[in-house]
Amino acid sequence: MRQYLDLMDRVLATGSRQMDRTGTGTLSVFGHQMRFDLTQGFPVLTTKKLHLRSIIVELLWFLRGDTNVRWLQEQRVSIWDEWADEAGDLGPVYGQQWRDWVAADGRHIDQIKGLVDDLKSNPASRRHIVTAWNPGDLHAMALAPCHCLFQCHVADGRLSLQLYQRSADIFLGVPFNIASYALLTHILAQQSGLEVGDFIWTGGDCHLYLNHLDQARTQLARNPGPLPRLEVVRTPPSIDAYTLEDFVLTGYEAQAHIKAPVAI
Ligand SMILES: Nc1nc(=O)c2c([nH]1)NC[C@@H]1CN(c3ccc(C(=O)N[C@@H](CCC(=O)O)C(=O)O)cc3)CN21
Ligand SMILES: O=c1ccn([C@H]2C[C@H](O)[C@@H](COP(=O)(O)O)O2)c(=O)[nH]1
Repeated sequence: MRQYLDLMDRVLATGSRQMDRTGTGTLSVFGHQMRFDLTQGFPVLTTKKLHLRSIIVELLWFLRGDTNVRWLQEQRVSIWDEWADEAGDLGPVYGQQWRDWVAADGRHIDQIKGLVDDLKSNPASRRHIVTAWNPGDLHAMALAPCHCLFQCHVADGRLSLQLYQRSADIFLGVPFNIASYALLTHILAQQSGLEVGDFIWTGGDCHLYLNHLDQARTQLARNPGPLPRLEVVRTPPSIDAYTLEDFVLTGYEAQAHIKAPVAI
């Protein structure tokens, strides 16, 4: 994950000091891209132990079309708790927009099912896009989508995926986002009968919160190790049928976890 350390290094060396919505303050650069060849291993940090279970469960929660934290909490994942209301609701966030976008004419659009159908029937299409950025719904969301749009691309029997992330918390959010979309690429490829290709991460406002700078330097002083491999041990009948047990990560050897406070 040299690519990730390079991003951290770039922000520490050249980032502008900015005040932000949370009142924490950041060092920030605008515009950055990283490419991960998924045939060469699964892109999860080795310079800090990541909790892959939280990442898998969060992705399955998006795919369920769920926008309430109760199901996450039942699986002992608490990463969305700070943003939920008393009923556990987050408003029409990712799950709703991915699986049940309500169009102006009243139609309900399942973008994920549409994507899998189109990958199978028209792989060469240049329109394999899923967007969570629904301007008409932003006011009702607990947090505007950060990973707001992705596009898939098929070439030589391989599925590649590019994500546009408008706002990127490099220390806490980005490691989750990279692993999550790499996982989604594996799932989409399996459901479409394709091999995996590249995952490309494109970031807008890429920032390190000022209370993450020491943690970032600690991580930069560590040497990255070889990437683990992801095995999807079963081929579920549809994109709706995946469970936590379907994913096995082999050879994940990471250095000690580094704690950091999340900006709310
Ligand atoms: N400031 C901020 N950064 C984010 O990354 C972020 C938000 N807000 N708001 C919404 C979601 C929630 N996400 C989060 C929230 C918390 C952690 C976090 O605390 N991670 C810990 C371990 C948590 C666990 O696995 O239980 C870590 O050390 O990675 C990660 C992503 C990503 N998003
Ligand atoms: O998946 C996610 C979700 C959120 N983030 C980060 C990026 C920002 O630090 C905050 C969102 O604040 P905004 O003021 O709405 O930009 O959360 C992330 O990195 N990844």
